[in-house]
Amino acid sequence: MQMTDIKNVELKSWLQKWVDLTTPDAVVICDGSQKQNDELCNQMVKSGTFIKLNNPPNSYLCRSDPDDVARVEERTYICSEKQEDAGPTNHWRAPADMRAEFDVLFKGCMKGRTLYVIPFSMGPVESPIAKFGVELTDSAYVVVNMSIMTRVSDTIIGKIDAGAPFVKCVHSVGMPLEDAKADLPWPSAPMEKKYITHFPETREIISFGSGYGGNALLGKKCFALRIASVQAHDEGWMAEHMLILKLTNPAGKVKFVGAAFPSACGKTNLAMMEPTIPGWKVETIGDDIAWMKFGEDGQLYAINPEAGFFGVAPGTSMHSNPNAMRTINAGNSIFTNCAITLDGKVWWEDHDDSPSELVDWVRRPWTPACGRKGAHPNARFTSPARQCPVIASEWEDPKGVPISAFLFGGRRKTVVPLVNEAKSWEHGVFMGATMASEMTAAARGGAGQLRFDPFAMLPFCGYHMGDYFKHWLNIGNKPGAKLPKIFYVNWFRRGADGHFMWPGFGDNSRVLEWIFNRCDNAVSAKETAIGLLPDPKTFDLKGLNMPQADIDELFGVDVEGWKAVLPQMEEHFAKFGDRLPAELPKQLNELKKRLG
Ligand SMILES: Nc1nc2c(ncn2[C@@H]2O[C@H](COP(=O)(O)OP(=O)(O)OP(=O)(O)O)[C@@H](O)[C@H]2O)c(=O)[nH]1
Ligand SMILES: O=C([O-])CC(=O)C(=O)O
Ligand SMILES: [Mn+2]
Repeated sequence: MQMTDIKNVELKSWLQKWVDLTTPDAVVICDGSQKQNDELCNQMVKSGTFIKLNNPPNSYLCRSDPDDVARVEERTYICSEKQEDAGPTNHWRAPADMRAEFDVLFKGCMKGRTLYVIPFSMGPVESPIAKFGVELTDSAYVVVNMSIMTRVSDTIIGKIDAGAPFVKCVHSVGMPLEDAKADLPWPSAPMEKKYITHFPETREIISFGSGYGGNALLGKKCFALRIASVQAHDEGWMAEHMLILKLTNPAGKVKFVGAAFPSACGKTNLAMMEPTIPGWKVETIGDDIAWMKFGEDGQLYAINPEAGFFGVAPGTSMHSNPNAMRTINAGNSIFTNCAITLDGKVWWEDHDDSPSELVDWVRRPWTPACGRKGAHPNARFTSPARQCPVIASEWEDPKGVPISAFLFGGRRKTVVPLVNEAKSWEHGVFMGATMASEMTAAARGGAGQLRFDPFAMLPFCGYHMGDYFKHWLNIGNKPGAKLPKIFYVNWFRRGADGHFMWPGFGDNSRVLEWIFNRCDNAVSAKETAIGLLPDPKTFDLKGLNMPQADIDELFGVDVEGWKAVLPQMEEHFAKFGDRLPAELPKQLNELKKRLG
């Protein structure tokens, strides 16, 4: 397909405008074919961007610039017309100013490069919940990753020609290739020129200077969360940073669960886990993002808008996440910022293999004794979801799957118990709005610090977070709604000596069992000041041999600990000013009273 084959006037003129500004040497329309992808991979092997691996098959390693390894929240902007619509949790730039700056930054920025046009669908193309986008990029790395993460096809252009709306996404690595100058393996722009910007009113994304994951694969965080959260608010549905899993009990009864945990807090692991308790089965619908709409029966139906996994590599092993390893090992994967063994296999911390020598992610020789990490802590694998051995048969069902429970969670060393059921939808929204987590390597800076991350959406909500809380409350007020039950979980509680109190991973199935049974009112819960907690006597701890002191902490209410966070919650709420829905301070007051 050629530019001249595009009929839709809006698409055509938008594309022409960016071609004129960025002056690429060539324009290529991506068709999503294996042939085109293989050609791009071969080209990147030749240019030194990719290394073809010996194993897994048809897979590549890419090492980024050491300064371009994660999302950059401090360079991420919501460019709404009014600053107050971006809210206190987003960086804001006036759209006209931002566009004027882009006119300068993008001028000639694709010189010497190819502009790829990527037509893609978020969600199964025929799903009423799916949406289309077109990403323009000068990065072949972005093209091949988008081809795994989304459904890329030139047939989408036909649908846009026929009138389907689309989100406009523009990306450049921000480094023109001057005549005769050799390209870098990972071109990118310096930090002060990187911009990841969203124009909610016009449903546009413009990203400059970074090639990494959530900064550059614009279908993911930028579209499927920041822009989609605005669309969802306006249209009465939900776009959430949630995995979706299918849970089957030993009697063969099925429930679907959505779970929101911040980046690098266990979504991929939970979505693919192998239960340690007999007879239970977990299958995957999605591992990062859920789009949900009410069905006629009043239930929320969820689709996974993505088609692949962009998973955290370090920590992934046959022990922790065997199904992720099997997905990867089936091949057709791209690895970013992992180490490579001398015989051409990828490696990262806690990998099943223990090589005595390798080349680390910054291309230096590495040995286990050298004291450095072999892979970057935010090293990632990109793999097709269809290769996951536990992908659920419903994962591409256009109507989505009905959700019975929402889980919220994060990394909390102290205070927060293993699982806590909300007393009501409103209490559950309060739990989501006061979620906090210790920061990870998935975003630059601040790792380990505790921060409030409401609904795991702090970096991803495309509008005023106070209005987003209201949207959650409104969902609960929809007439005839059959709402999911809400639970707050914490796999990361630690003892004084730093050990994890809860074994986690496959043993999280024990928590899923309790949740499943709570949805059916088949097990009781203790009413406490903070919510409904399991009784460790009726909770399945068989075979764990946990110290009683850990059980007491995981299943108890740390009254003093909770009291100590109340002022922080108050301060957190104060940020939202008059856009904070009254239900939330009311819930906080009730919690305060119950704690005494
Ligand atoms: N202790 C403990 N660690 C866990 C558990 N589940 C996941 N982790 C670790 O948490 C890290 C991130 O897990 P992921 O499942 O990749 O996180 P994610 O939420 O999918 O991350 P994003 O892709 O950034 O959104 C890995 O190092 C895991 O080993 C658990 O139950 N217990
Ligand atoms: O967006 C990314 O780069 C990776 C990711 O899933 C997250 O950080 O939540
Ligand atoms: Mn994520």
